[in-house]
This record gives sequence, C-alpha cells and structure tokens, in this order.
Amino acid sequence: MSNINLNDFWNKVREDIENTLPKQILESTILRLLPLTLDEASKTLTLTTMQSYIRDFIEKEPMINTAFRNSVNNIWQRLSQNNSTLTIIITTVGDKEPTIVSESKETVPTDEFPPTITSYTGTPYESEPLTNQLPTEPISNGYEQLAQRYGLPPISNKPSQVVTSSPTYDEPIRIETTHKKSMIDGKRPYIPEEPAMGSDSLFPHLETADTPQPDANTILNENNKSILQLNPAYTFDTFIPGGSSQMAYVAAQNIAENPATRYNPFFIYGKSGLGKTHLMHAIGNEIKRRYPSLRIMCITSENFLNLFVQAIRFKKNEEFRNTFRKVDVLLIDDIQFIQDNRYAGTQMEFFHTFNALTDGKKQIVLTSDTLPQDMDQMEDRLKTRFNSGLVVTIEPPNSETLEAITKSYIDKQRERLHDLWIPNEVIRFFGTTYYNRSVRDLQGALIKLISAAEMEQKLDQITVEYARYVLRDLIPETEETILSITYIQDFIADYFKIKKELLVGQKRNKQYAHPRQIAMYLCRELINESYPQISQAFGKKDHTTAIHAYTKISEDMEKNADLKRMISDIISKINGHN
Ligand SMILES: Nc1ncnc2c1ncn2[C@@H]1O[C@H](COP(=O)(O)OP(=O)(O)OP(=O)(O)O)[C@@H](O)[C@H]1O
Repeated sequence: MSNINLNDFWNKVREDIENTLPKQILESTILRLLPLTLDEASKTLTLTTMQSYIRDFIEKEPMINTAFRNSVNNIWQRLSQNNSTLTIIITTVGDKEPTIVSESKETVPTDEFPPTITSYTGTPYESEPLTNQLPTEPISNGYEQLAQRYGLPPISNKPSQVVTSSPTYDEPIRIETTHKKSMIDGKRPYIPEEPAMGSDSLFPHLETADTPQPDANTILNENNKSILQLNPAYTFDTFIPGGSSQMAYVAAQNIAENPATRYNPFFIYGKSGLGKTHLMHAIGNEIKRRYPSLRIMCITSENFLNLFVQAIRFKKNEEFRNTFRKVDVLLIDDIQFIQDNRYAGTQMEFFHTFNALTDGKKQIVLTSDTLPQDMDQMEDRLKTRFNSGLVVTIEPPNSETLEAITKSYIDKQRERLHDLWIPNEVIRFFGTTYYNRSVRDLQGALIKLISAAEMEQKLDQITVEYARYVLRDLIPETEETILSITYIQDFIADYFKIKKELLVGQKRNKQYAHPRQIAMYLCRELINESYPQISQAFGKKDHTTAIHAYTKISEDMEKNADLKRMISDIISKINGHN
C-alpha cells in the first residue's frame, strides 16, 4: 500500500517548480500534465497529456526538463525519505509508445546539463477495438519490452500489476493509457468504456480488496481539485483580443458580468490553441471575483466522462448528479470529446445536467473544436441545445494580434530576464510567420527562442536571423520553399497594378519606387534574402539600395498605421490566407 498520496505529491511538485520556471512556461507545459500513478516499488511516476507537443517540449527543452526532474525528485526524496530518483514516464493519449523523461537512479542526480533524455522505441502498440471487457492478456509486447528495459512492473490488466500500491480511487483521473484503444478522430483520449448503469465489474483494474468506496462529492471536491480548478493566469487581462476573437472576448466579459442572463449556453468554437480554454477560464475567474458566493465548476469533458464512469462504478450516480446540478456556473472544456456514441450514457447524463442548469437559470460555457452541427455522433437534442445560446468562433489571430501577444509575452519574460531585448523586426517576424497558426505554436516558439538566447547569453542580441536559426525546425518548410524573389516581384507588380519591368526598372517616380521598396522589404522580411541578392534582382549594383529600402519601409511602418496595415494585408495574401 502506498504511503505517498499521488495528489499531494503532484501538488507539491507543482508548487516546487513554480519557484524555478516562469508561470507562462509552466502553464503551457508541466501544468498540462495529469498524474496517473506513482509506483513506489518501481520508483516510477507516470503522467499523461492530451497533446504530444507538450510531452515533446518537456522532453526536449533542457531548461524545462531539468527543472521538472529536479522538482519531482526533490519532492520524492523529501516524502520517501530516501535518496533515490524516480523514473518519469509521460504518455500521450493516442501515442504509439510512452516516453521516459528520466530514469530512476539510486543516487541523487548530478546537475548534468543538458540532461540525458531517453525515448523508448519499442514495438508500437496495436490499436484494438473497444470492448466492454478489458483484455486478459497484456496489450502488446511493446510495453513489456519497456518494462524489462527500465525495470518497470509488467503491464497487464490485473490490478496488482497495473497499480501496485496506491488505492485507485484517490487518483485525480484515470485515463488508462497503458491500454491503447482505437480513437475516433486520431486525437481523442482513451477513456474507459461506459459501464452499464449499476454494473460494478467492468473495471477490474480499478478494484483492490481494500479500496474504500469513495463518495462522489469527495471525488469531485477534494481529491480532484486539480482537475476542477480555474487557472488563475487565464484572465481577461492576460487575453489579447483581436480580429475574430474580439466578439468572443466581449461576449465572454458580458457573461462574466451578468451570468445566465443573455448568452446561455455560451459555446466557444475554434481550432486548437487559439484561446478557447483561456477565455472560458477568464469567465470563471471574473465571476469568482465578482460573485464569490457562486459555485463554479470547471472541468474538461473527458474528466466529466471519467468521473461519470467512476460514479457508476461505485454506484454513486445520485451524488454525481447532485454535485453537477448544484453548481451555478458550469464550464466544460472540449465538449466534442463526448460526441462518440459509445458515450451515450454520458451524453444523456450531460443532457439532463444541461437542462437542470438552464432551467434553474445557471450559466453554462462550453468550448469545442467542432461546431455543434458537425458533431456527427452527438445526440441531436444536445446539438440543438448547444446552438440555442450564443455560438462564437475564434479564428487564428491576425498579424497585429500576434504581434501584440508576442509583445505581452516578452514583457512578462522581462520581469525575470532583465537583459532580454527583442527588436521590433523580430516581433514582426513572429506576426507574419505565425499568421494562421495557433497562439500555442507562437508561445512554443517564443519559449524556445528565449530559452536558447538565455543559454547562449544572447538575450540582448536576438535578431530575425537568430530567430530563424533557432526556430528552423518549427517554421513550416513551405514558407521557405514556395516564396522566392520572383514570386514577390510578380505579386507586388500585380498588387499595385504596374508592369513588372517598371517595378524592377530604374524609374524613380513614386508610383514605382514605393512598390519597389516594399517588394525589397518583403524579400528580406519573408524569405530572408541577402541584401546583395535583393539589390541584384532589382537591377541595382549596390547592396545598400536594398538595405535602404528595408530600413525605410520598416521605419515608415512604425509611423504610418495605413502602411503597416497594407503590408500586413500583402503578407497575408502572399501567404495565401486571403
Ligand atoms: N488572444 C490571446 N491572448 C493571450 N494568450 C492567448 C490568446 N489566445 C491563446 N492564448 C494562449 O495560448 C495558449 C493556448 O490557448 P488555449 O489553451 O486557451 O487554447 P484552446 O483553444 O483551448 O486549445 P485546445 O482546443 O487545444 O485546448 C494559452 O497559453 C493561452 O493563454
């Protein structure tokens, strides 16, 4: 039987790591992990994340990796009162195999930097159809090999082998990642099949002889605090609205000011990483601030589903129901995950919860990467309800918004890194390069750039070239390959309705010289062409012509908002976004 409670352990790790890593990095990485098991016998901590890039980031970024391992091992050594270190495994829902972030050692780790990271490359898991019964044989030999190699307990669905020590009821959420099941859309997390109502034998791996029967309220209120909490960093102040998110932002503020009066339910739709969760938590945080007595529940749909499964398993349906129906504000993230018709029971439960709350004039906020009408397997009556309030769409931010987000991120980093100085051209570079991509991608790139500059002590020497170099693996190849000087010249000639010969010719009239300078600027900005090359392509012998054009347009853009808008429009069009 375990002596260390997984939740306590994880909460302490979170607290500890906050002293070493900036909040924004943590929010995008460590705080997005869910702890699954802490097996003291094999000294293994297993965590999971919904998005593989989070695991990759933790795995590959030395600064994050080291800080994470140190915090985990600090807390482990403090609580276990010995000097060994833990093997940390991060699984990603839907991945072929788990990743070992660090291996268990009997001695205190050295301060190696960068740390050694081992990835498992064994036989991939076989995906298999979901059945009501978990398999009796180990799922595949992939994990068995991993277990052998790293001295982990063998994996089978026998309870003592899956979790050897801690009672399973007090773990925050059980996403059984060792049993890789088929996924509907390739990114759905594995969630246990719903048992029939009243059934108590569908999850043998959850049973241990001395597992106490948990109270659903306890599951929801105490042991699972971490899955129900609002993220205090996601506020309206830290969200930068712009373009399509403006409407969502204003509506969200409106809801937070007057919950359950106008837009109910409030459905936030958008692709991954565009700020849906942020806005939803901002609503929760603002309601909490304005109306401290209101009960707010914030949960992801897969956690809702898992808790529902647990409640059925432990015959606590009534408590589950009451807990959800007693809230004043229900915030559910990624509602699309329950659209599978295997989760018909959860959909029905949610339907009744939904009705009870809206009838009682309680606020519901949902986020989703799929529009209600496109949720093919969602019950029609739920789709209708989702559409009955306000549905807002968040599109990828425009270049200006991306620049503003970049600036705000840099300002935040400056609180910690006083030497950090990033010139405007680099900020613009982010605005254009990350156009039509997610804010999460942008954040990832900024974290990578700043970490690299910090390690190389170049915090005050960041240039576009340096950013391109550090981020070469993250910038889509197409941007580098498709664009060329010729393409930009053709495009600009067409945009300004002038002949290409005049654009690349020697005439100095403003109607040609201005587009020419813009074209030169873009050759530098978009494809990072060398100045001599650009000058030559425009028939100039002296490379200072291109330097002059680039500097002039950059400076003019600072002073002239119309010019800035026009160039942003041209870039969008060149990139094929308009
Ligand atoms: N407009 C914005 N201003 C500031 N930060 C933003 C903005 N949009 C997104 N972010 C940040 O980007 C990150 C990703 O946002 P978030 O998690 O809310 O995305 P999401 O749309 O919920 O993605 P997913 O569907 O994958 O969960 C967060 O750190 C969030 O704070």
